[in-house]
Amino acid sequence: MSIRPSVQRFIEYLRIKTVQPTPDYSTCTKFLRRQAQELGLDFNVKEYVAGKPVVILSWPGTSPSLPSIILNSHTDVVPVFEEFWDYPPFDATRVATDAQGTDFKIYARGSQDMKIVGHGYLEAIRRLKVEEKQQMLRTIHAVFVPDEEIGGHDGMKLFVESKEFAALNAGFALDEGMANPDKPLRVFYGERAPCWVKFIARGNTGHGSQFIEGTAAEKLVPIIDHLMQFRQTQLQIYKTPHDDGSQRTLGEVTTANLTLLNSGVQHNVVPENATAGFDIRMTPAVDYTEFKRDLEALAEKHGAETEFVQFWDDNSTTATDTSNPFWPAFEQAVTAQGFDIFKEIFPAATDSRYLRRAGVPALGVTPLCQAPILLHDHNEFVKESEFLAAIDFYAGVIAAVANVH
Ligand SMILES: CSCC[C@H](NC(C)=O)C(=O)O
Ligand SMILES: [Zn+2]
Ligand SMILES: [Zn+2]
Repeated sequence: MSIRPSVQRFIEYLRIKTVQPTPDYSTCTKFLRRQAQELGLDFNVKEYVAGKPVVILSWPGTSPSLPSIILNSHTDVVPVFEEFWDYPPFDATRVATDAQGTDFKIYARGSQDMKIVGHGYLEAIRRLKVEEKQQMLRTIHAVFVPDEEIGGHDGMKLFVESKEFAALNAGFALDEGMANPDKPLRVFYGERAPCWVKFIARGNTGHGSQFIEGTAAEKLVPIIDHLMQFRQTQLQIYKTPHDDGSQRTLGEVTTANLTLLNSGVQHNVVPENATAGFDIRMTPAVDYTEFKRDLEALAEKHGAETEFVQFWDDNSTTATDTSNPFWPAFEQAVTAQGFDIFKEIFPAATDSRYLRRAGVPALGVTPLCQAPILLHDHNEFVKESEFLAAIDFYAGVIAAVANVH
């Protein structure tokens, strides 16, 4: 059987090697330009950092003065360990799931994270605009940003700060979420804030056979110990079910992991310095300013210094009740398609944080239910049926939120 044109286009998008650290953004922009031409969308490209394009495909609404809808996706994907893949990660190989070819798995880096979302938006617009000739009340901007996978500093961050972004008059945004091995659709209304902190200790040196006092390592150990104990208390909270018996999610607690340790030159030389780096993710209920002050005080107490490599200090979340006029429309469209919603705080960081900090309500959704979580993993794939269902999903959701009065 021949491949549907929508799947063919998705495969073409998946084959573009927008892989970090040297993403082919130029081929990607050309692909998106062609999509815009086919769909009759306005097309704009802006590079806030040379070679890192923010691409915007716009569909004007009938009431263009109303705040617009942003359909956000990042175009870059994370690197691969190709030797662990069953199929080349940028071939988008289509493999039948049974002898009859009832369904197919499409293997590609970025299939889940997040090209199914970005391309799902485009196919949904194609259906609504080109095939069904519908008109939306609000203007829709499908925004394709670079570099999310390395923090979005040269992409979404600069875009949100730009005059072009202000001109979009954004009222509501959709962005990425995560697959769910269980049935409900995970809807992320906030995310944990990254705190990447280094503790740097300096001390006395000397021969490794002596009792040297005030060493760098001695200063670092109680700091590590303190954070390990903190980690343990958070783990206990995480393991304790809610009163109604439901499990807690990672987004509800703060995690702390010792991810970097550096010190030493030779076995018999007491090192002059030692560094411990932690990846801490703060749940929005935490007072971030106080948390940072506590880390600084901890370092000072033990004679060390801190360096914050990343520190996100905004804990805005998106309202998921009637105070957010887009929520009931979103909820209704999603439940009409048979999904149960599971509201969550995203455990890691996405570009939605820049939108929420700028005051734009954003929901993170990847419409993959009863599907394995494969983002950043070997053999990342989506099923063809999941991609086709994603088009239905976005057609319903886009029409609902873009027609909110
Ligand atoms: C602080 S920028 C890092 C961004 C990255 N995002 C994801 C989704 O893995 C993370 O949370 O580690
Ligand atoms: Zn992603
Ligand atoms: Zn990712």
